[in-house]
Amino acid sequence: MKILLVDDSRAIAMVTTARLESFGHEVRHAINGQTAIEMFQSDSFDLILMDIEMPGMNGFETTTRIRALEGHEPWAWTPIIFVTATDSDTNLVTAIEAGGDDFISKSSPESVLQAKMKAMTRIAALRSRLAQANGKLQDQANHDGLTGLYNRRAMDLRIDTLWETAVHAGRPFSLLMIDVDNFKKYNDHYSHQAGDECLKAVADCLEGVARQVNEDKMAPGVFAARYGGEEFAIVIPDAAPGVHVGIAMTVVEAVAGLNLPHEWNEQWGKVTVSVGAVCMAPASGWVKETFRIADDLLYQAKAAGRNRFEAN
Ligand SMILES: Nc1nc2c(ncn2[C@@H]2O[C@H](COP(=O)(O)OP(=O)(O)OP(=O)(O)O)[C@@H](O)[C@H]2O)c(=O)[nH]1
Repeated sequence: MKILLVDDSRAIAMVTTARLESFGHEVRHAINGQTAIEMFQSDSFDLILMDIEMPGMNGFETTTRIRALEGHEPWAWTPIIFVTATDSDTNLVTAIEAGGDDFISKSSPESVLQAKMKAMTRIAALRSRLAQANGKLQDQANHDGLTGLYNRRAMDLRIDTLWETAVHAGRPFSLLMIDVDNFKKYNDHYSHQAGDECLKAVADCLEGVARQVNEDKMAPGVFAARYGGEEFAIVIPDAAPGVHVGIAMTVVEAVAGLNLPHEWNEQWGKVTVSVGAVCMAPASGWVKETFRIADDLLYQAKAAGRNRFEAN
C-alpha cells in the first residue's frame, strides 16, 4: 500500500516508516496537517496514518478537511487510522466523528500494527476494484453501446451546462442534427447487422470531424453524439457565427467520402447524410428551441433532395 504518515515527530515517523516498509508498504511522511492536505491533493494514497496531537492543525481537523476535499469526488474515500499516545474513549468518538475509520495506540505491539495493515490492504484492493467498476459503469452510462459516441442522456446533461454558460456569457451556441438518408432501405436490402456496421462507420466519421475541429481550434469543446436511431448530433458550444456552416459542409462531404455502397439511396448510390445546422448567436431562450430549428432545417434538407445541409 501507499501510505501517508502524518506525524509532527520526525523520530517517531522514522521508526514507524521503517516498520511499515518492513511489511512491504511505501510510506510518505507529512510533518504537519497542512503538508498532509497538500500531499493528499497532489497524490493518491491507499491509507493515511494520522497523529492526533500536532501543533497548529491537529489530526481531527486535518481529517475533516481531507474528507471535505473528497466530498467533491463521488466514490473517493481514503481510509484514515488515527495513531495516538492516549487511546481514551473520547478520542475514539472524536476520531470517528471527524471522519476517521480506525484507531491505533502508539504503544500497540508490532503484531497489532501488522494485522491492521493487512485489513487495510484488503480494503485498498476492494476500493481499487470498486473504482474500476464505477469508471466502467460511468462509461457505459454515458456512451452509446453500438457506436461509442456520447448517448442522448450524456449529451443532454452536457448541453444543459453548456447552454447555460453560453446564455450567461452572451456567446453563440450551434448545433447540427444529422440523419442518415434512406436508412430504412439500407436495412431492408443489406440487413440490420450491416445497418449497424454502417451506423458505426458514420459515427466514427462524425467523431473524426469533431476531433479535427477541436484540433484546428475552430470551435473548442465540439463533440458528436448519437441522438437516437440513425440520427446524430454535433454540438458546437462556442464558435463564431458561420462556423456551423463550415462544419455542416464538412460532415456531408466526409460521410459521402466514405463511399459506403447504398444502391437504394436515390441517385447517390452510397451512404449519405442530411444535416440541419443552427446557430443561436448569442444563445438565448430555451435550448429546446435550438433543437426545434435544427430539426426543421434537417427536414428542409431532406425535402430538397438529401445529401446536403440547410443552415440558418
Ligand atoms: N441497423 C440499425 N437500424 C436502425 C437503428 N436505429 C434505427 N434504425 C433504423 O433506421 C431506419 C430509419 O428509417 P426512417 O425513419 O424511415 O428514415 P430513413 O429511411 O432514413 O429515411 P429519411 O430519413 O427520410 O432519409 C428504421 O428502419 C430503423 O429501424 C440501429 O441501431 N441499427
